[in-house]
Parts: sequence; C-alpha cells; structure tokens
Amino acid sequence: MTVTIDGKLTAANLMTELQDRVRALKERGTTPGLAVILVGDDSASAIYVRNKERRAADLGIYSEVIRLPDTISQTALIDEINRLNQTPTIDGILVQLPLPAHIDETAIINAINPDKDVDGFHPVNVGRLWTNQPGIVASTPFGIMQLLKAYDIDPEGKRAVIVGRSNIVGRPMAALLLNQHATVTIAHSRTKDLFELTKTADILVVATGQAKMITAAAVKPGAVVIDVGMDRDENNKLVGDVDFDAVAPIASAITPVPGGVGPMTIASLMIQTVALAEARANG
Ligand SMILES: Nc1nc2c(c(=O)[nH]1)N[C@@H](CN(C=O)c1ccc(C(=O)N[C@@H](CCC(=O)O)C(=O)O)cc1)CN2
Ligand SMILES: [Mg+2]
Repeated sequence: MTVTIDGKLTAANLMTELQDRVRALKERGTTPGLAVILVGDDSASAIYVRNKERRAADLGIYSEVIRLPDTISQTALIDEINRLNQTPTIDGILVQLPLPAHIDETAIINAINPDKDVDGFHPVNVGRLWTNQPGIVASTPFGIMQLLKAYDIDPEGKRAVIVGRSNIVGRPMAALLLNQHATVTIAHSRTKDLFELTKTADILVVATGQAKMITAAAVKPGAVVIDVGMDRDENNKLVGDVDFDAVAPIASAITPVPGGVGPMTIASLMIQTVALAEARANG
C-alpha cells in the first residue's frame, strides 16, 4: 500500500509542539521575533508572506513585514537589512524571493547577519550545512527531512537522487541527505539519461518546475517520491513535477501537490525562528 505523505497534517503537528517552546521562551521573557522583507507586488509572494505573518501570530511569534516598492534601490534594501541586523528583538530575517531583476539576490543574501539568516541561504550557513555543523537550513529541504522523519523513512544507506540543483532546494537537500548517510546524486537539466538515473533512486526528490515530468517509467518500484514542484497544468490546476496518479501506485510513499512539501516550508521557518530565539535566550 502506498503511503501518501501528508504535509498539512505533519506541519500542524509540528506547530502544536512548537507552541510549548514559544510559551516556555515567553515565560523566560523572550518573544521570538521574525522580520520578513517583501519587495514589489508579486501576487504569489504576497500570499506566502501573509501566510508567514498569520502562522507567526498563531504561535505568538512577533513578526513584522516590511513591504518595499519594486523601485527600491539595492543600497536602500541593504540599509533596511542592516537596521534589522542591529535590532536585538529580531531573531530571524528573511527576504522573500524572487527579487526584482535590478537587485542582485546574492548581494542581498550576503548582507543578512548569518546568525539571523532564518532562510539559511547565506554562504556561512551553506558552509555549516556542508560541513555538518549546526546552523540554519533552507526551509523547504528542512521540511522534507521533517517529513521523512515523521514517516519513519531513514535515509541511511539509501540511494537518493535529487533532480534540480537550486540553492533553495536541490543543493541543501543533497547536503541534508548526505549528512543522514544517504548516497546522493544531484541531477539537472544537462544530466544524460536522466530517467535511467531516477530509476535507481530509493529516495527521489524532484524540484525542476516542469509539470508532471516524472512518470512511472522514471521511478523504481517501492521508491519514496518527494515532489517539490508547484506547476500549473493545461487547466491551470496546481500540479507537481511528478505525475502523481501514474507514480503513486508504484511508490512506497509519495507527497501530493498541494499538501505535501509546500505546507512544511512555513512550518520549518517557524521552527528555525524559535530555535534562533532560544539561542538568544540562552545567551
Ligand atoms: N525567502 C524565501 N523565498 C521563497 C521561499 C523561501 O523559503 N524563502 N520559498 C518559496 C515560497 N514559499 C515560501 O516562501 C512557499 C511556497 C509554497 C508554499 C505552500 O504552502 N504551497 C502549497 C500550495 C500553495 C498554493 O495553493 O499555491 C502546497 O504545496 O501545498 C509555502 C511557502 C519561494 N520563495
Ligand atoms: Mg506540496
């Protein structure tokens, strides 16, 4: 029987656990603080940011959203980040991506104090991850690891194939699985014989942005299939990078879209914001 991995339920369970940690922090006089910077008026980004705000409020985390026009200069944006870097009550800072084309994403990420970089995108946190040191980890791959744990899927000794090499998903995902003793391969748009490779995976993580590109022929029977895609099909319906209906019957476990990986992203952000506040409270 194939297990459908429920990200909504897992995220809700983790949020219930997190409530106790927030309460304990507040009893000690520390309120976790999250600052979210939203540049421009991308409608999807606006929704994600509103959801982050709501989730923080539900948990009793202080959050502030700094909404800036898409005409803002890179220097002014960095000034704003510097102000937040120096605000002691703010534990986590994130800049919602994507940014307008005139702003250099790398320069912005690099301006965030690595110890407040709650997205885990700063090179210091990337270095910590790849050297298996404690640090903040990008929310989506962090959330995928929480899903694997919740469903008792142990990566140790498994062959993991990740399709996609982005800084936000593919690369950190590879490091996390490697740190949990999987044998990891990263595939990408120039990988030869891609589906021959994906067919060798015990754990297949797909983050390509190509609707339903993974069919049953690309999956090993019994594989765990994690779909990070959020694409639109010909009817404008939200679908993943995996053809769920075709792949589910042969997988041992699979994430749906929506309701799989997506809900774990914001839950992971909250978990890591609280962890940063705990570090502040512990001096
Ligand atoms: N600074 C960041 N920017 C972006 C990140 C990020 O982690 N940090 N990730 C994405 C956007 N994102 C959060 O920011 C995000 C994406 C998707 C979901 C989600 O819950 N998806 C649902 C479906 C939602 C829908 O119906 O459209 C799901 O898959 O079930 C949450 C957060 C890019 N930018
Ligand atoms: Mg999903």
